[in-house]
Amino acid sequence: MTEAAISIRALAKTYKGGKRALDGVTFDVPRGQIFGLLGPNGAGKSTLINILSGMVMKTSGTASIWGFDIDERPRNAKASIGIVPQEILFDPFFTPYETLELFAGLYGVPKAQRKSMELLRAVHLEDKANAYSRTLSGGMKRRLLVAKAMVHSPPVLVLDEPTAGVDIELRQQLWAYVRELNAQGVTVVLTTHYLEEAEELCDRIAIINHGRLIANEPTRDLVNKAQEKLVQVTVDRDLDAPPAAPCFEKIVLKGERVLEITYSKAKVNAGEVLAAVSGAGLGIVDVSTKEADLEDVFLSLTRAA
Ligand SMILES: Nc1ncnc2c1ncn2[C@@H]1O[C@H](COP(=O)(O)OP(=O)(O)OP(=O)(O)O)[C@@H](O)[C@H]1O
Repeated sequence: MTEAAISIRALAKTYKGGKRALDGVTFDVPRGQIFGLLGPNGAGKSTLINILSGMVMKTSGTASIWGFDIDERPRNAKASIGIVPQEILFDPFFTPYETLELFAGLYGVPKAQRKSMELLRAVHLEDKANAYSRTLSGGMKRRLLVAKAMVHSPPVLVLDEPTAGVDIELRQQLWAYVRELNAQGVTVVLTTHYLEEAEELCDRIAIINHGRLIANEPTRDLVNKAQEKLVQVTVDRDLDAPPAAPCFEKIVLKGERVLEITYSKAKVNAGEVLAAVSGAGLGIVDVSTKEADLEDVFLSLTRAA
């Protein structure tokens, strides 16, 4: 078996003051994937990423990056990962080009092997190469952060909420670049609050909640787990109250003639649900269904936990 890109075992972190941010988390990020790390606010995602980057000391457990244990081989582990942090922090007096050169230098990348201009081109900042960083827009700064994380060509790139507060166009550009890097062989880990985005982009998704791992599966399997389905039925007369039937998990009158019915696809199918509506003496005028998505699964898992 090929070694994982990131391997985390029983990782725990208790902050001073007693807050247990990670409570024994174990999982692998397979090489070559785009891996989503999801969780509600305060779940422990940033703590986990900060342990990998060496900014937070873990309390117990182990972690390795590209086969290098973060305690035993910290330099190799750090050289194997690029991290795009949540917060934008730059020296305002350096230009984007200088910023990348400086960081490449810090990572010990020889001048001949640096690729500052290439990176600026990839994130569409070529024409800003020599502008002061402080004159860049928020979106440009974010793109520069991504380029900065790649100066030492790490095999693993971690993006911590990279598109929070970023407009749709820029988000699309960032994702296009992430996909491109992934196609070139870079393993990508991202945390995001945009479940739609994770669903579209990630091969596999892990969910943490209150410092514990509550899911870790291929995205499609996770989405298929949503057991509740929704069907909206327009009937042929005005109703004062919705009809009842054992196969409805929930039924809501949405308008005088529109019923929104939630049912469990493990127990019944749409035909039985519609038959129950007809059985209540109602004529069916129109039907639409909503496919469950990652948001449904996410909510049901985090609520259950
Ligand atoms: N330096 C710290 N000292 C004490 N508690 C902390 C510290 N950093 C984080 N915490 C707490 O640990 C828990 C996990 O925080 P963390 O930032 O890892 O969550 P997160 O999943 O990244 O959330 P978000 O999506 O809001 O960034 C939270 O309850 C937070 O308040």
